[in-house]
This record gives sequence, C-alpha cells and structure tokens, in this order.
Amino acid sequence: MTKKKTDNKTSEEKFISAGKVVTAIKSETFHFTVGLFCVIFGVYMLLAFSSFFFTGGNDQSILSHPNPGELLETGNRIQNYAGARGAQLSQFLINDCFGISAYLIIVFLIVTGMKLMKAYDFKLRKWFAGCSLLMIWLSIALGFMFEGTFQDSFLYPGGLHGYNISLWICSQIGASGLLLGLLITAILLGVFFSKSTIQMVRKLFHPSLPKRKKKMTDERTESVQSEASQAIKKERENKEESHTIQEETLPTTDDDKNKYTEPKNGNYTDSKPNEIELTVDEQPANHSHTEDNEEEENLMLMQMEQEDLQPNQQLEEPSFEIDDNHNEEDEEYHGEISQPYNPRLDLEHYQFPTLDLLNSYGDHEPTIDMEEQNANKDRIIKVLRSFGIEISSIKASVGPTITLYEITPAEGVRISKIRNLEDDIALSLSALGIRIIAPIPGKGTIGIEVPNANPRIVPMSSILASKKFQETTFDLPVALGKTITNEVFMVDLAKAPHMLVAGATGQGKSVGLNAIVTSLLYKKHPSELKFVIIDPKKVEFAIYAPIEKHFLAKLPDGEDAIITDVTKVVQTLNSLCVEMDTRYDLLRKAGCRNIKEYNAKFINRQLNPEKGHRFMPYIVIIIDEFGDLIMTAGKEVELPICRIAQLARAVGIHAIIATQRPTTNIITGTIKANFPARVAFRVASMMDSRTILDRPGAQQLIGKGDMLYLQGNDPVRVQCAFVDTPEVEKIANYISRQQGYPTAFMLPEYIDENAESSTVGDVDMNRLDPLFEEAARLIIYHQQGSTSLIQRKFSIGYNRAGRIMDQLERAGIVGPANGSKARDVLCIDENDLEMRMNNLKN
Ligand SMILES: Nc1ncnc2c1ncn2[C@@H]1O[C@H](COP(=O)(O)OP(=O)(O)OP(=O)(O)O)[C@@H](O)[C@H]1O
Repeated sequence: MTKKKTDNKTSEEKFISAGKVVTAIKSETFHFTVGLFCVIFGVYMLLAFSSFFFTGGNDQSILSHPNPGELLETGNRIQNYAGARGAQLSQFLINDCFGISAYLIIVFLIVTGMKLMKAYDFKLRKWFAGCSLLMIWLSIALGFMFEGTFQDSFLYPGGLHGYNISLWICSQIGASGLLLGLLITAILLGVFFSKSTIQMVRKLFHPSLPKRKKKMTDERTESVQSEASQAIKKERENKEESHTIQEETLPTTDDDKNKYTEPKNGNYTDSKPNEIELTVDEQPANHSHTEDNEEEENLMLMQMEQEDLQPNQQLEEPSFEIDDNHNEEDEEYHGEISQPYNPRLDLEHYQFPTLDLLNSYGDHEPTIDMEEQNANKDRIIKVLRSFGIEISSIKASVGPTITLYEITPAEGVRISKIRNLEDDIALSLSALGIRIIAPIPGKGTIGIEVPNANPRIVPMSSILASKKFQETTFDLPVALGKTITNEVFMVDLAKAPHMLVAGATGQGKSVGLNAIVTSLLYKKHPSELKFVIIDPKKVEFAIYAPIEKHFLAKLPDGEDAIITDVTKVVQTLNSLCVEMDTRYDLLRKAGCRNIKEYNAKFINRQLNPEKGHRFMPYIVIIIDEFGDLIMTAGKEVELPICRIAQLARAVGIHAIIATQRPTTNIITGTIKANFPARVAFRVASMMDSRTILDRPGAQQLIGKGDMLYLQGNDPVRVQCAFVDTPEVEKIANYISRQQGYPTAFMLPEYIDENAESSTVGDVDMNRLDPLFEEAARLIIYHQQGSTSLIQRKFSIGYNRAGRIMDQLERAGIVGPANGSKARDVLCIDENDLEMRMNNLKN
C-alpha cells in the first residue's frame, strides 16, 4: 500500500516536474534567448560566408590538407574573418553543398531568431519551405550555368550538390530538358511566393486576358464580400444571443449561483467544487482533481502563448457598410475603406502580458485534511446537539481559506430555531471567521463557514490561467478570486457597473484593487481601455506610472498620470463628466444606445470621424482612499462621482472607489445607491459591515483577502486572488517596454465656470497646446475653422483637436462654434496672427 503510494507520488512528482520543464521551454525568456542566439549565429555565418569569397582560395589549400592539429592551433594560417570554424563552415555549406544559395540558410536563421524574439511575426513554415526550395533550385541552376568553371576556381557557385545534380539530370534528359525543368520550377516557385505570378504568366500568353479576369474576380469578390458580411451579421446575432443567455445565467442571487455552480451546468472543469460528504465514509478524490487542474493550466499556458504570438488574430473582421452622408472630404478614406477600422492598428505589435510574469506561490491546489474536517464535523454536531438540534447530514465544501459545512437538519427541526441560536452557535464554535447562513438561499439547509487551519493563497496566476478567465466574453472581465467551492469568481465591470471596495486597513484592499487592474490588463488592448487612477496616499498606485502612455488617462496639463493632488482630483472628475457628456452627444448623433453599439458602428466605418466620431476606449476610474477625499473636498468630489455613477455606464465609464473608513458620512446614501457592486474586506464592527453591505457579516471575515461580494440579494464569500507589488511592477514594465502612444489618453479640458470667465483673449500662454501656433496657421491658410481639419493634419485625437479649437477661440483667432458648420476664421493672414500672438505673449 505504502509502496503504491510512493509510486504514485513519484509519478505525480515526475508529472509535475515534466510540466515545469514544458512551461520553462515555452517561457518567453527561453524563446528570446534561443532567438537571439539564432540571430547572432546568422550574423557570424554572414561574416564567414562573405569573407570566404576573398579568402576561400587560400584557406581551401589549408583546409583540404591541414597539418595534424593545425586547425586547432592559435597560430593557424586561416585567413577567414570568422576563423577556422567559419572557414570550414563556409567551405562545407558553399562549396560542398549548395553554393552561393547557402546564404538562404542565414536568411532563415535570422527570420527564425526574429520570430522567437517576437520582434517580427513571420510564418516560419512558409519561410522554411520557401528558403529550402529556392536554395535547391538556385544551387542546381548555378551548378548548370557554371559547370565549365568548376575545375578552374576555388569557388563552386552552385556547390557540389548543384554540380552533381545538374550533371545527372543532363545525362538523363539533356541540357535542354534541364533548362525547361528549371523554367517550370521557377514559375512554380514564383506561384508559391506570390499568386500574382499566375496572372503574369497568363498575361504572357494572352495580353488581353487580365481585364476580363479582373472583372470576373471583382464580381466574385463582391459576392464573397456580401456572403462574408452576411455570415458576420449572422455570427454577430448569434453572439448577441449567447451573450443575452449568458447575462441571464450570470449569477445574481445565490439561488442562481447555486444553479451556476452545479457541475452538470458548469463548463469549467477547472473550478470543480471540492466537496465531501461527511456522513459517508469516503476518501476525498482531490488527487485527480489536482492533476486535472495542473494539466488544464498547462493547456491554458499554451493557449495564452499561442494567443500572444498572434495578438491581432481576432481582429481580422472583413465586413463594412458605407455611410450615405459622406461629404467631399471623404475622398481621403478611399485607401482604407474596404477594411473595417482596426482600433488596435496604432499599437498592432502590442503583446499582452504573459503569465510567467506572475508568481505561482507554490502548492496552491486545494487539499483536504480529513482529520481537521472530522474534528470540525464532530464539534458542529456536538454544539448543535447541545442546543437540541439534531442533524441528518453534513456536507463540506473545502475552499482555499474557508470550509462551508452544509447541514441538513433532522426532520422536525425548524430552521428559524437555528437562526435564533445563530450567535450562541457561533460563540460555541468560537473560531474567528465563523459565519452562519441560515438557510442557504434556495435550499432547506444551513451553512456554517469555518476557517481552514491551513489557509491557501489563491495566486492571481492560477485565476488568469483558468479556462473561465481565458474564455470569458465579458467586456471588462474582473477576476476577483475563488469562491468557497473553488470556483473562479469573475464579474463584468461593464455590467457591475460601479464598485465600492471597503475594509479596515491591512485586510487586502490594495491587493484586491491590484487584482482588478491586473485582470483588466491581461485582457484589454491599450486602445480599448484607459484608467484614471486617483491615489491620495501617493504610494499605492505609483507602480502603474510606467504604463502611462499605454493605459492611463490624464488632464491635458496634468504632469503625472497618477493623480494625488486634491484640486487635480476635482478637475479630473469634472473633466470626466465633460467626457461623459461628449460621449453621450456622439452616441445620440450615431443613434446608438451604448458604447458597444457605437464602437461596433465605428469599426464598420458607419460613423464619420470627420464629424467628431472616434473609437471610444472604456475608462475605469479607480479612487483609493475615497474617505480622505470626501474629508478634504466633500461635495466637490461627491457631486461629479455621483453624476458619473448615475450616468456613465452606457458610455463606458466605470468607477471603483475604495475606502478604509466605511462610515455613513463617507459612504453616503447617494453613493450607495449608485454603486451596486460592493466588496467588503474585513471590517472592525457590525455597523461598518451594515454600512457597506446593508447587513452584518464583514466583521466576521478572517482578513488577508477574505471578502464578501454583494451584487443583488446575497453576498458571496470569495478569497481574493493575491498579486504582490513586485508582480504588478513586472507587468507594468513588460507593458512599458513596448511601443506606446505618444502621450497618455488626454481627457477634455475642464473650465470651471465659477473661476474667472473665459472671454476672448483670455488665454493662459503657459497652458497652450504645443500645436497651438501651427494649428492657427493651418486654420488661417485654409480659412476654415474645422476641428476635424486639425485632427487630420496633425494626426491627433478629437479631444485634443477640440481643445486646440477652444484655445483658438479664446485667443480670438476663430469665432464660436457654429453648429455642424466650420467656425469663422477671424484672422485674415499670418501678419494678423503674428500681431495677435505678440499681444498674447505680452
Ligand atoms: N488575497 C490575499 N491573499 C493572501 N494574503 C493577502 C491577500 N490580500 C492581502 N493579503 C495580505 O495582507 C497584507 C495587507 O494587504 P493590503 O496591503 O492589500 O491591505 P490594505 O487593506 O490595502 O491595507 P491599507 O488600507 O493599509 O493599504 C498583504 O501584505 C498580504 O500579506
């Protein structure tokens, strides 16, 4: 028996260590190192080959008859710049094998290296086939052409391979046969590299053919396009349907959640509940569960990496519709109009963070300590019995930090009796963190949650690698952790739509916020999501500063993208309100109800960017220490927050506010009414718990990421995923090392109406946009005050162009907005502008 166990263990260990090796081989560092080696070796071969042309003659005599051990000596007479080995390599690959075409080996080596280093995305199989075929063809062709010079020179242009093969073919089908063969294979090679070769050959035979063919092809393309667009339409409808179904099945009440967690309904085998029936004397089968998880996580790692290699795969959507109301300026779109707009195009090589940036925190898989479980069971039975409550069965679900004992009372025992004894039972079980749920919603059973003796960390990596996270269709997927039944717990922030996070200091709030940001960073491209981070404590969120040009939004004159100053907070929140209003305006003009519909229309080029339309990224506002802000700025902060919380959902602006002071003067009624999703970490008192969740419970949590998530009726107990600051730093650095936008996402300028009025000429020269003067010249040159003109000519976003136009208005260069028409230009020429600029400067 023991031997069998040991055998099992060793095979399990072997399996795990094999998995680790596989993961290491798949790791990015490994790929990068091998890639770099390939490139460097390619350069070395290039040096050797090139030097071979000048030094090959001399080296050949030494290489063919070296004195014993000569090549190993430091003072050998080899002249090749790449030394004796370089000379040998060149002699072998060029003269003995493929001739000059051996250079293609170097090409393939460098291409492979670039691909492994993820510098370029080449299709290796095609490159391999192309390089090999071309090398063989060239070698034979050169061998045939230079057959006569073979004996007279040290260099065999086609190599021995080319010489011998061409000689053999000639002996079989003659020189003319070989020539024809080379011609045919050249054409086939041409077709392999580019399909247009077929057209060229056809043209050779029949010069008038191409036009007819083109017409036919056009017709076919048209029908294929219409078929494709119909298919896409259909797919979209299907997607919408499945989305609605998903929405319906998304757990909102515990009742729903129970349905959701039923293994027969759940597709997610990695989140199989870890339940044991304690009345039946059975051993837990967690061993295979662990293996399943391991295997699936490895699979997920592989999938993630494959996705990483093709980051823009899902963007290849072909259909578009043309808007009827294009104006004359639309001519500029002809180049790209056949393609849907691709919001990721600016940063098309962006690579999503990889899972190896996160720690795995050792053995985090749930294991069951039967001794502990039986002791708890006995204690529960004893305590309940002492209150005169008999039970018929107990079922335990072992979570990462908590075990839920689901008790079915014996016949005749009333649940209300247990509910009345709740406090006494808790006192008798007297462990910190006991929570009684009587009854478990939708069931006739009672739940007792008891902390595990050995709580396990839920690493963020395990959550992000889970199938549930990987396959999510949520717009803003936030992976919070694992439930008591070991399911990955995720919410869609786009539906939440605003979240309140509270908990006493040191209970896991910051880790929770980092988990939220991290899960979004792993799923969203910089073009699709921007964060506004407000951090009055000044230290917690500084780690996100490096991703400013990828993921952060800030005020036009804001120096730091992480906002720490209270006056800036007020300005930023008001600016977000302006952004929200602008977005609503755009949605109204586009006839869309929400950001999703709007962006879909924009991608299909149904909205004209020249009319101010633009792709809208989601904006997630994170406010840490909300209590401090309310204390210092009060209504000034609360009002814009409430406006955003009431209205911003449809336009893709979502707020997450966190506080360690869950008191009613901070979490006011209005805030509570507008933040339906609440996360409570451990709090000091029942009062605090009531303030956050409208019910007790959070005071009984055990800390360290143990939390209650409430959205709707009943809170769910979740162990928050753990992501440490160094891990977040690694992710931020990984992102920041990649190409970003020129600046952070610029929020609209907010002009405080209570501050000095902004009359004409009232422009702060220190805060002018750097493009102000150039934009002014452009407007004067065209005598057309059009924001889209500025936007187009300087390739800047609508927000910034709009801001420049406001500044131009205040400087008296253009008149006020004129509906959808261009503004009047009040400056006649450059001299006039010069005068105005001088006036402004003085
Ligand atoms: N999900 C978690 N899993 C395991 N340990 C955790 C988790 N969350 C927090 N901890 C532990 O608790 C400590 C404090 O967490 P954290 O810094 O998030 O608390 P906090 O509530 O933000 O505190 P403060 O309000 O003072 O910033 C962490 O350093 C970590 O050791």
